[in-house]
Amino acid sequence: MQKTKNTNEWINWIEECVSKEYYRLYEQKHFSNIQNVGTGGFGKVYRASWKNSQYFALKSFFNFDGVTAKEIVHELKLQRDIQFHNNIIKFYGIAKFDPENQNSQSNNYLLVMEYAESGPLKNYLKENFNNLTWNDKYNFAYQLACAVSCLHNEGIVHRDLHSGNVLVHRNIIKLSDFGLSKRIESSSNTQSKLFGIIPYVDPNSTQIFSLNEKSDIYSVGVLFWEISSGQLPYYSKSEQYDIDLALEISQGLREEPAPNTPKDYVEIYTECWNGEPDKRPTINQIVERLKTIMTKTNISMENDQTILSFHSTLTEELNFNPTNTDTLLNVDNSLHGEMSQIIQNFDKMNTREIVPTSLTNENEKKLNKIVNDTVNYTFKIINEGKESTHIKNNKDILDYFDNNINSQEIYYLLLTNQNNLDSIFLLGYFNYLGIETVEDDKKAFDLFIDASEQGHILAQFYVGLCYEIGRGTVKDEKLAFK
Ligand SMILES: Nc1ncnc2c1ncn2[C@@H]1O[C@H](COP(=O)(O)OP(=O)(O)OP(=O)(O)O)[C@@H](O)[C@H]1O
Repeated sequence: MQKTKNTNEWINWIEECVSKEYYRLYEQKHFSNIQNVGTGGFGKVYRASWKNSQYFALKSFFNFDGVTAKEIVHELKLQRDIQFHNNIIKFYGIAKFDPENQNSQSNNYLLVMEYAESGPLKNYLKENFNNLTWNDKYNFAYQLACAVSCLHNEGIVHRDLHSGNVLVHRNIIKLSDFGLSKRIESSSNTQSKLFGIIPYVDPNSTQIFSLNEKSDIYSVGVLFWEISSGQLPYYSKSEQYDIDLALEISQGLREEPAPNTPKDYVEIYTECWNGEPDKRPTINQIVERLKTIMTKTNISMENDQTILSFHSTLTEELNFNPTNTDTLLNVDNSLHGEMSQIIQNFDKMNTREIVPTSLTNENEKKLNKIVNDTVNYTFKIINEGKESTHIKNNKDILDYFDNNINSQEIYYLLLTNQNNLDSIFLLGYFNYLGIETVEDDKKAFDLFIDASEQGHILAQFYVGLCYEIGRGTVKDEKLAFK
């Protein structure tokens, strides 16, 4: 009786979210070519073509009882908070059908998510390791660290980090599966029901039955080793992972560095899997250390190209002219074609129905340039003091768009292409000022935090501003000037 009541409660929650358009309900009729690509603890995952244009991942659940419904709600809530990170699988909405029996009426919910076409990291490494350079390996490690940093900064512990949950899409890391994730405060000192995969589980936590941020760091260390070696940890063809292995790990067993691994990199993962959790670095320290190594060795950061160009603009004081129409003129018809199609589609859609748009590589570069120029312009007007720290209106930025590119176009492109720090910042800025959308301080603050944690200077300025005036977050003078 109680069980049914709980199930209904969760279902009502989901239904209400859909009816209020917090989550989009995807219609079954637009899905085709559905194929099972994996099975997890709670259900199966399918790849499905949507409107014959792109693939989505559909996550199903074995039994739709109270536990599963709670699991879905839990995952939806977590996904809601971490929507905008490029290294985290995006959640798009919900569908309601049975992928294995499409003619039957089904009350089962499916989660509609971003599809990672290269699948789990462990498969990717198996197939591609020999072609990877240290540049690629560093980038994978860096992107993974950025994803975990996004979670930890949101107060979320993943608790199940292993190379089956870390996915790869077009050489970009996409962290998935928050089934086990918990808010930091609610997970500390609570007993974990699942140990996960032995080599990745913090040996300390298996002793005290708790998994916390430091346990994630332990798993990150093992994953870094895996990225550097291309091997599964403690892998032996003839043996399966067992409790003896867990015991040996808890007594100090660790993998040997793979040949030719840079010393700095070995140091990072060795610290991560230190038996004493307090001696492990935080995820933000790891991000910083990787960034330093990558900058020193001239490795370009896939996530971070905007920071470099942003710095160069500042230091060289480029003659950036806001009324210069170069940016727009350089955007050839193909991008305009894609844009106008997107806009047409948007006109028919509610913004909740937005789906990611795959721009061609070249057009993605052009979009990045527009976004980058816009951010530089914003920086410039702030530097000139045109915009007071307590911004009241968005006239300057709108003037800029009028001369260059329609703000509606850029807003829609931003929504669907959150692929670099400037895009994340700018989407935050649109939400902050209410350009092409209603003012949403919380969303703006979250986006600023996201970009600022990854080193975006202007985002850091706005995070400080939000703390100073208490927009999208609680007022905090200390954090404002940090
Ligand atoms: N978004 C996705 N894109 C592509 N493949 C995916 C995606 N999500 C999951 N998969 C595939 O489906 C498999 C099962 O995923 P799922 O998240 O259900 O479970 P799991 O993480 O393997 O296990 P558990 O839920 O028990 O931790 C993954 O190992 C992966 O191969």
